[in-house]
Amino acid sequence: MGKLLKINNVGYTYHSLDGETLALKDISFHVNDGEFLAIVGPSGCGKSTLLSLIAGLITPDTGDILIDGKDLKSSGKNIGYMLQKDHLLEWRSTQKNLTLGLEIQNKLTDNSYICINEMLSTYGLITFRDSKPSSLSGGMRQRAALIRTLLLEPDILLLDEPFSALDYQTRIEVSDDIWGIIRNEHKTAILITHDISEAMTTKMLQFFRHFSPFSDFFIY
Ligand SMILES: Nc1ncnc2c1ncn2[C@@H]1O[C@H](COP(=O)(O)OP(=O)(O)OP(=O)(O)O)[C@@H](O)[C@H]1O
Repeated sequence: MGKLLKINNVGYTYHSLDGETLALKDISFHVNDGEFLAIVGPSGCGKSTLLSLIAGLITPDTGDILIDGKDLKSSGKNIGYMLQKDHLLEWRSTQKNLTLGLEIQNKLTDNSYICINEMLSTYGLITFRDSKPSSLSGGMRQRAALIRTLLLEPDILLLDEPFSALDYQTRIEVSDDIWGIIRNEHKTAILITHDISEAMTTKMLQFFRHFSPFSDFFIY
């Protein structure tokens, strides 16, 4: 497994009218191709900031982020971002929610529909293809949101506490599902959570990586 993502001595500070907030300082780690990394830390330790940096939504003040040895923007790699809320649109069917990202990127083709139908079948949503999101269970909604993200063929998948809105029992079931889907689709993924049990129940922990000297978060 090669090193797909390298974070080298990254730091980031927010500037606002109230002053400066140091969110990340001197963070370094790497993620291998096909690896699943879980980052666990308390609220406010900088997890979301880290994902925003990897997604290219903000740029680091110090250090650099390399994908396949290249700068994030010139790497040509796709980053998928799955947020805490599924953000499924109630006025669109499940299928039409899945096509949304492709539509926005002008990539929706006849082939996309074949692919969508296959994924809906594989992941137990085919009978809900024309249903509105409100008729899906919490777990189904998360699966639909993940499929929507995967259809954009991300090279790296970022998951921001994807199970936090679910009750404990559903979370265990859904995390197993999501883990299965990511493995099945051979994705490299980074999950952030404040809840170590979320990382543990997903069975996503492959091995302990290191404790960040910066502050509060553990990287597994
Ligand atoms: N837009 C912003 N402007 C100013 N400070 C911010 C901004 N966003 C985050 N921060 C601060 O940066 C620090 C890191 O925040 P961040 O959201 O990355 O942490 P987090 O670990 O993801 O927390 P949570 O789990 O609560 O989302 C916190 O002190 C937070 O208050």
